[in-house]
Amino acid sequence: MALSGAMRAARGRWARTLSSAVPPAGGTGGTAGGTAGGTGGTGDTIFALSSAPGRCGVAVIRASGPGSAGVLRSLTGTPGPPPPRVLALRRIRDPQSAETLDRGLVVWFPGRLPGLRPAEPGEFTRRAFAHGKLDLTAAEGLRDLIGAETEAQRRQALRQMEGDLGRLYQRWSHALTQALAHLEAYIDFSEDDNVEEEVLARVAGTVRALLQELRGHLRDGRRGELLRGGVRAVIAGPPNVGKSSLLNLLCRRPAAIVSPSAGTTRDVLEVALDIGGYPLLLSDTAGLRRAADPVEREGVRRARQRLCQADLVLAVLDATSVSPTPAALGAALAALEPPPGTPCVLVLNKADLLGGPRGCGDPLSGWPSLTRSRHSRHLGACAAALARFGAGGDLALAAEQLRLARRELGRITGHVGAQEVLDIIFRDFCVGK
Ligand SMILES: Nc1nc2c(ncn2[C@@H]2O[C@H](COP(=O)(O)OP(=O)(O)OP(=O)(O)O)[C@@H](O)[C@H]2O)c(=O)[nH]1
Ligand SMILES: [K+]
Ligand SMILES: [Mg+2]
Repeated sequence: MALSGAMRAARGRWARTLSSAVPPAGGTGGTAGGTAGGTGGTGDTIFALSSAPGRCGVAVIRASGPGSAGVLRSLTGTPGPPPPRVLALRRIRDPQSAETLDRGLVVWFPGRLPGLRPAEPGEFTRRAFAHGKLDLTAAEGLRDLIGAETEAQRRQALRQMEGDLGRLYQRWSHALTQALAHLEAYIDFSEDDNVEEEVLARVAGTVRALLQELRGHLRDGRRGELLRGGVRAVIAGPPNVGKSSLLNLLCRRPAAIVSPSAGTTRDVLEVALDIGGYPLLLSDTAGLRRAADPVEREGVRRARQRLCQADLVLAVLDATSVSPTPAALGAALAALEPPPGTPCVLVLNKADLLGGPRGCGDPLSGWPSLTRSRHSRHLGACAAALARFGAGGDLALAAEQLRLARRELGRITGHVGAQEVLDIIFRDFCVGK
C-alpha cells in the first residue's frame, strides 16, 4: 500500500492499526502494497514500513501473507481487494472505529508463487557471498555504503565493496599458502634430496616481507576506522579563549552560548559535522581550570572525561596571553593535560587582537584502508603468528604458525568458514539487500 498525506503524522498509529487489521492465517494468499511475497513456513501475515523511516511526503507500507486480502478489506472498508496490480485510491480507516486515518493508493498482488517468501535481512548479500560473488570485506563495504553519510565514507565503502581490501588480504593469503606448501614439501621430502636447502630461506624471506607489510597496514593510525565511524574531535582549553566561538564557526550556526564571562560552557555540547566529506563529531567543553563553583567543577570533570575519548584534540589558547615560542606554547599545551598519544591541533585564537589538521587521508590513495577493528584484530593475530614463525627452529611448529596466520587472514575475507563471524556480519543488513 502506498500511503500519503496525514499518515506522516500518524505512523505509530498506523503500525497499531495494521496490527489489529491482520486477521488470523488462512485467508486468500497475497501481498498488499509491495512486490509479491509470502511468509515462509509459518503462514504468518507480516507487515512493515518499506520506505525509509522519518518524516516524508509518501510512505510505503507492505503487508504480505495469507491474511493480506483481509487486511485490505478491513483497512479500506471494501468487500474485496482492488483489481490485481492496479493502483486504487482508497480511504484508509481504522478497522475498529472506522475513523478515517488517511487517503492512499492501494495495490494488490494476489497469490504467491509456492515457496516464495520475503528475504531475511542481508539474505541477498549472503547468497551472493555463498556463491562466491563477493567476499566478507566486500559485503561489509556494501553495508557501509548503505550507511555512508559523507562523500569520503561513500568512497571508502565503495572501494571496499569493489574488493580492494579483499584482494589485498587474498594476495597475502596466497603468499602464505605458497610459503606453507614449500615448507611442507621441505619437511616431507628434504631427506630424499628432492627439495633444495634454499627453499627454507625463501620461505623465511616471504614471511619476513609479509610481516613487514602487515605491520605497516596495522600502523595506519586507524584512518579507515576513523573515516567509517567519524573522528571524535574535542575542543578544549582554558576558560574564555573562544572554544564555543570556534565550535559555532565550524558548524556555521550559534549552537553554543558565547559570552565574555569565563566559565560560560558547562555541559559538553556535541555537533556532527561533514567537513569536506569527512565525518567529525565535534564537542565543545567547559574551560579547564580549578573552579570554585560546584556546577563549573562538574563541567570541568565532564570536559576531562570527554577529552579521554577524543581521537583529536583542538587545544584552543588565547594568542594574546601566550608568547609564540615553541617552549611557551608547549608548556601551555601541557598544562591542559591532553590524553597522552592523542593528536592535538593547537588553535591560537583571538589573533586579531595581535594584529593542520589531522584528517583521515584520501580513501582512494595508497593502500585500501583498514575499516574495522575486526580486521585489525585478525591482522594482529596473523602478524603475531608470523612473528612466531621460525622461533625455536622446529619446522612443524613453523608450519603451524603459517597455518594460523593464513586462517586469520581467511577469517577477514570469509574464506575460512566461521559461522559466528558470518552471523555477526549479516545480521545487521537491511531487508532487501
Ligand atoms: N577578539 C576576539 N574575540 C573573540 C574571538 N573568539 C571569541 N572571542 C570572544 O571571547 C569571548 C569568549 O568566547 P567564548 O567562545 O564564549 O569562549 P569559551 O572558551 O567558550 O569560554 P568558556 O565557555 O567560558 O570557557 C566572547 O566574548 C567572544 O566574543 C576572537 O577570535 N577574537
Ligand atoms: K565565555
Ligand atoms: Mg564556551
